[in-house]
Amino acid sequence: MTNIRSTLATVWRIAVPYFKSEDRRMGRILLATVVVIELAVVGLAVLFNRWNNVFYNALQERDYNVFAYQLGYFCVLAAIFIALKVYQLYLNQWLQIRWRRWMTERYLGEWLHDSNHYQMQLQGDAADNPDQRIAEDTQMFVERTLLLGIGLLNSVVTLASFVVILWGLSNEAPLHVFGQDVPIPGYLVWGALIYATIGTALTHWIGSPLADLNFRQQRFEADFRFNLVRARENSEQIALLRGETAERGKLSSRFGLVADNFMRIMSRTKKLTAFTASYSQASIIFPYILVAPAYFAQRVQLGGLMQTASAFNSVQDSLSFFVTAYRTLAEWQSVVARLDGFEASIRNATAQRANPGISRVVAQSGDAIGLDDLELTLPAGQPLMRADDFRISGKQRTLIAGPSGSGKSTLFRAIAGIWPFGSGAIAIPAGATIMMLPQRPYFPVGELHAAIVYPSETAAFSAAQVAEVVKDVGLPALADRLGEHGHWNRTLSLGEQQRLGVARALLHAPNYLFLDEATASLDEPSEAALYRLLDQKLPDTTIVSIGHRSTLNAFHDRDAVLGRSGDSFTLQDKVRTVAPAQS
Ligand SMILES: Nc1ncnc2c1ncn2[C@@H]1O[C@H](COP(=O)(O)OP(=O)(O)OP(=O)(O)O)[C@@H](O)[C@H]1O
Repeated sequence: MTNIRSTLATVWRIAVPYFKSEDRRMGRILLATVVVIELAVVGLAVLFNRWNNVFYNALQERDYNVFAYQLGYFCVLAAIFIALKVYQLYLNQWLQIRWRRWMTERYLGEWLHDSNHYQMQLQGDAADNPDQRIAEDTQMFVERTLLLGIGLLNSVVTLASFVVILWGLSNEAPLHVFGQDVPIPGYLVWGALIYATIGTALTHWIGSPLADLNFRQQRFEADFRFNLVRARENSEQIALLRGETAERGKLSSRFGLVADNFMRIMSRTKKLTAFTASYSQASIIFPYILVAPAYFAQRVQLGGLMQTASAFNSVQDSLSFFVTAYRTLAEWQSVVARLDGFEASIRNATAQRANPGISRVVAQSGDAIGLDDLELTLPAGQPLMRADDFRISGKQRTLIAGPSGSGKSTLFRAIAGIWPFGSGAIAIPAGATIMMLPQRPYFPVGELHAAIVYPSETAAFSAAQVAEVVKDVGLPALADRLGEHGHWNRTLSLGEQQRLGVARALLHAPNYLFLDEATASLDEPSEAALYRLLDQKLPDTTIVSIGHRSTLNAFHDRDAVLGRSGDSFTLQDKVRTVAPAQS
């Protein structure tokens, strides 16, 4: 019960914002129309039920005129019913797509707000596969919520209408046992109630593990898909390493989890279907068993019997809403749990960013980035590196070295403001622009021009400007292909990608440029040429590099090193033994 209540509270929290959003007018109109149509459908069902009485009586009495009239009447009701059903579905789908669009936009906005997406990854697997949350779960949530909500409404209204009818019919056709009338007011209603309660309780008992199994199924499916995508993205590496067998083993074992869980779902669904199918078959004859004695005792006519059976089925159907919707409910519960987890993970990431261990402050004076009493830790809290009273100033070019894993890249992440774990302060000059160039620059799939100027809009730089920097970085052949579409991370060599990374930096001309082994795939003369180019084109930019080659010394006038001290590393200046060579 608490479970159902907390699921409903979560559904409310996830669903309501749309109906208060800027699209609320249309959303509410569509929802209201769908609800009104549903009520009209129930109204029609009541008319159909009455029709049963008159129609079957006409048949029993061989009254052709009434029979013909009732056929015509049926056609009118059926035509209205068809029109209502068609528009109900159409408007329901219209509401679904508007609602889903709004939710998708909202999730995309929150997931891609600042570095939320990265923070969520750092938090662990609380929000595994956000792509599945945004693409699949929102679709399922909207669809299932409407399906179940409208279904529930139908059941409640049907129940209310038919309970009244069934109560009246109970009086017309009293319970007849062994030739005696047994005066139980509304016995047909009680019969339906007991029947449906037993059915619901048994369904819940048999089907309750399904919610959890479905939740896991979605997760295993998503993991399997994710690993397939990873294999596709790294296909070259896998081919070069002859990793196909390993990859196949890994994928097979992931699919093994999918299949094993599916077998459990199958076995549970089999039991549930055996029960629900028997239950619904039994419901067809159950009302006849209740009313037949009265019919054979001639206390009720055929029309009354047929109307009772149909009313009983309607009441029983609506009371058994839970039985028939169980599978959908179980899936819906998993979708709600996943979206809830996703929203919680976004909230955590936002809170984490709002209260980072490391404070990013505006530098009080000068144009230096300052690291004060800074300690970076790993997500689990182990100390990683320290830096205190360390300034990166002016037009200085600083080269940072240190052993692998000493926290060089993490220091860059902290300066960029995306690494929240640790303490101390990073002071950034007011209005300073910072750009990070990693070893593997990211290029969105699409036009080369757009890929180079990313994350700016294509129009921010003219084709001539882009062509010029592309030539400057030594890729004249690409300057003619700016309009070409491609998956540049896959088709260009790493060295070419690094040259384009530098081209991107030249276009954006940041105040601070951090190069994390951003030229490490190039040969030394090419690397030297790129550094000379940066010097020449970005004379006012402060450059900080991470690199291991001694030849980089020539392009930097300050050396810093992350040296081991105790259980972590400390960033310190290193005195040069050889003066920097002239570039
Ligand atoms: N998201 C993360 N979760 C847990 N540990 C992490 C995470 N990111 C980095 N680390 C750990 O932090 C340590 C420092 O990583 P970092 O990438 O900063 O090293 P680095 O000095 O740049 O190394 P290299 O010279 O090899 O590039 C490593 O031991 C790494 O495993």
